[in-house]
Amino acid sequence: MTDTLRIENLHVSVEGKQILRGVNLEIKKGETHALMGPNGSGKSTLGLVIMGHPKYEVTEGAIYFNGENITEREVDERARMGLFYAFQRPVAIPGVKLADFLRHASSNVRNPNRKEGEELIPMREFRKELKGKMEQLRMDPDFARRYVNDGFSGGEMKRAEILQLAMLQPKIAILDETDSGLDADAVRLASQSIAEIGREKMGLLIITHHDKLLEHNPPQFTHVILGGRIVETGGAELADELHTQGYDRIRRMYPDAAQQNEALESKQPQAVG
Ligand SMILES: Nc1ncnc2c1ncn2[C@@H]1O[C@H](COP(=O)(O)OP(=O)(O)OP(=O)(O)O)[C@@H](O)[C@H]1O
Repeated sequence: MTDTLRIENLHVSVEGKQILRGVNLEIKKGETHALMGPNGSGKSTLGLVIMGHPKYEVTEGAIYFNGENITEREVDERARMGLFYAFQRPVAIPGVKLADFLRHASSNVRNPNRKEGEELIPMREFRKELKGKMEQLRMDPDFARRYVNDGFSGGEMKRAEILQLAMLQPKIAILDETDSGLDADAVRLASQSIAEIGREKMGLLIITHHDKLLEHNPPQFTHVILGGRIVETGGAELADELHTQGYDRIRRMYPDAAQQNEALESKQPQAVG
């Protein structure tokens, strides 16, 4: 079966405020989807709710992975099933080396029933694999000896995220890049690395305002979200249009959604991470 994430009529609230209003989306292995939309339209919310962030309440609709309803599943279970979410601003884990973190996470993904304290991937095997991936991504081996995201620059956080992607080989990956504050070179490098990892091996949902992130990963599908609804879906040309011309046409064509977007934005945007 082709790995498939399917989102049906998803309505989501946070702190009693409705954010998503009936999102439908299907992502299959090998497909690259771009999710674009103005500030406060619900992009990060969609990513976080797919991953199971407890703060977001699904009030209607469901999320299916390979036919199974995962709407009520815990974050950890979703990760073990092969879902991956790269945060805009990932948390630091001082004291935990990136390599150790990756060995644990990879062991859980490869053996989804693994309990804490149970056997990890053998060290030799893991080291060999890590070395290979780091060479492929032209990363300094010392990087994996640093503590996870501790004192990392924006670019280094992105590199750590890409390494996770390469090592964990998720089935569906959501990359939330919205305002990560990277310079153009770092974004281009990230784009190239994603392509090198082999995006054909996974389903990708890229949330971005940067055209550079799509440079090496042109989307087969571009979705525009406004006021918590996907109002338009097109191909790579739609992403190009939005990058060059912005959202004026979209706002004019979908005035109700535009109004809902404005109403949300005026209520102090504050996505959780
Ligand atoms: N944890 C939260 N608490 C309160 N409101 C929230 C929370 N998360 C999101 N929101 C609201 O939901 C709306 C959508 O936020 P979201 O972060 O999903 O938008 P976005 O499209 O990712 O925006 P941006 O492009 O600015 O990152 C925001 O306007 C905000 O008011």
